[in-house]
Amino acid sequence: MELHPNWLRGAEALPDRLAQSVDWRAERRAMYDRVVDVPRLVRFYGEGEPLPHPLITQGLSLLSDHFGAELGEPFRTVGMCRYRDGSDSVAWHGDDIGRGRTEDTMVAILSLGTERTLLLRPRRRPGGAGRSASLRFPLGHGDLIVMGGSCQRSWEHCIPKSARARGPRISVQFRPRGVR
Ligand SMILES: O=C(O)CCC(=O)C(=O)O
Ligand SMILES: [Fe+2]
Repeated sequence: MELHPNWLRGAEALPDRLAQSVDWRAERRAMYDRVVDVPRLVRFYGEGEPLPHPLITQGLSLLSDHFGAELGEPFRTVGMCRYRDGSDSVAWHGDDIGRGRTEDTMVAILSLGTERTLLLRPRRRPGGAGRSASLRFPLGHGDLIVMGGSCQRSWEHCIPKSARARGPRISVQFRPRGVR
């Protein structure tokens, strides 16, 4: 895990720009016997799909240049989440749909707008010891967090609800092919 505070400098207008220009999608999912709203808006850009802002396109290529050697391949997809306020969140999970379940991989997340905290904790193995404390990473505007190696299959992460966060946050996730 690597944290790069202020990886993107300035670009104060970017979160608003993205909030307005992206065709955000509200998703719903089955939970027990009900269908509930996913508590955030999302948009996923597959490989080769035009990205919504030149800074995102630039970010994808800069990150590929910088981490490509370690990763062994470029970042190819861009996922975005919009947390409208502190009541939006993402539950504990690993990005382990696809190759991340079995292979080492890398996911880089650029945080824009209001600061929110990302929590990381080791996954519990069946019969394993009790929960260890989670690690807290407050992510402010322009901060980049990079989760590499076995992080997606041996750890899980979440963005908890926050009573303090009033403004919106957008996260931009850069991932290699086949990781979600
Ligand atoms: O918003 C974030 O920083 C995390 C998003 C996330 O974990 C995901 O989309 O897989
Ligand atoms: Fe994730």
